[in-house]
Amino acid sequence: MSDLLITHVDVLTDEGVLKNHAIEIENGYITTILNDSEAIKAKDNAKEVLDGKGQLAAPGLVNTHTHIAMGLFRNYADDLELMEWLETAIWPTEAKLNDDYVRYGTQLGIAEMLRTGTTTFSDMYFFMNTTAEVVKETGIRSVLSRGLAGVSPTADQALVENADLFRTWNGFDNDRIKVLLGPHAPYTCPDAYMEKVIALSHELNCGIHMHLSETKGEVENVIKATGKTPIAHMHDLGLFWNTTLAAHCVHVTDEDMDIMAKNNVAVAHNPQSNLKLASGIAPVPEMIAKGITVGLGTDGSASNNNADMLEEVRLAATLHKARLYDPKAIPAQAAWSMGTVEGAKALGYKDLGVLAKGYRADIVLYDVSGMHWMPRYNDLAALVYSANSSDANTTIVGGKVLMKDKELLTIDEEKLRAEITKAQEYFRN
Ligand SMILES: CSC[C@H]1O[C@@H](n2cnc3c(O)ncnc32)[C@H](O)[C@@H]1O
Ligand SMILES: [Zn+2]
Repeated sequence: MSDLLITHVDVLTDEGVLKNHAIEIENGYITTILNDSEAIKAKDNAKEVLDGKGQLAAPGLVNTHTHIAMGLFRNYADDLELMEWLETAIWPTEAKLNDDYVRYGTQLGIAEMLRTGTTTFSDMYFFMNTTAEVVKETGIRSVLSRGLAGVSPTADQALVENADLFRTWNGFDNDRIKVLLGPHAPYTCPDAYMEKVIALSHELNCGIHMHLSETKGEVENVIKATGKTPIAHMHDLGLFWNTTLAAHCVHVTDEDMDIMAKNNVAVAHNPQSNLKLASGIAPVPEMIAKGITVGLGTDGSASNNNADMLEEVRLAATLHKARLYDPKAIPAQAAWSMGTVEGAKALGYKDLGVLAKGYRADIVLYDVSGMHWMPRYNDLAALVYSANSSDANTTIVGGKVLMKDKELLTIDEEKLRAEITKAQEYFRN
């Protein structure tokens, strides 16, 4: 008996689009992709049938780097470069956060992601046990890290909290939740603190999620202090012994990229945030040519200013073309893969991000009835270059339907609106 059968749907696979097919799902995985006549028989064997007529099934998008509760600070402080933005606006305001605000900020971000086709996110923030509870309740998939800053008065307590988060949540619900350690960045994590983080990663056998080489200033300061780039310095400290997810990597050298390729350091490329904070453009085609796994991220909605991954896919496909004067720098397929299967790999999922037998059933059904979907020469190009993220109509994670016909089934949006309005008053003052 299958748990769910999606019928009469066009299915985006690695081999092209299968028109009018069905997807059979059992225990959270895709078991078969069937043609229409096979699907008629499979219907009798399904606990639930979802009619996908007029829709395109595609893998859910994977947001490899965000601070999801920062949706609370959307349009709060704009048009500043990173350090001024953090020091004058964001950090003083984050000092007023508590569990409740992180709960509502996280719900807000998850609602936005499910509505725009994202089914997995990788988060680094505070009050992460609350984030984990919201992830559990809402049904989305996530990789969580407690942000760690060695310069903070609660630096050691934060390490304890990250370890507790790992012990409590890592592996939850067949890896619907995974946990990493989250040292924030070289400028907030002095060497002595990084040594504690690395020791903890060995003790727990846990991977790392860290901002690295985001701005020119960061790189210059690390070179001034150590004689090495942030990547070379972290490598020499021993950070890259396990899996590492490095956010940004805008200012990396050829030698840095060799270190990253050799040591399995995956990159979360955040084009929108890098543009808005005037950080620069990461050399993504060069990284891919070196064999580095590159996924995409939105970063927080205070620097983006949304959590819409389809925008990142489109930017990844277009930005590097212009930078290199090369229309093939990142072709549509490569941008889509970065937003899905490559992002999944960066987060350690080997069976996520493709619609095929044996893969996790994280699926988005896009309504293709809009005029901007016509004509239909190439559905992959349509997703990358012309779709609206609001075309996402139904969102499924691990075989569970979390949004059906644009209605979120696990989030009370009316209550959430009221809570976010209250939060706005609180943070404004
Ligand atoms: C310690 S939890 C995460 C920490 O990161 C801050 N943050 C948000 N966006 C960025 C970015 O682009 N670079 C560096 N740090 C960032 C966030 O406000 C939290 O304080
Ligand atoms: Zn970030």
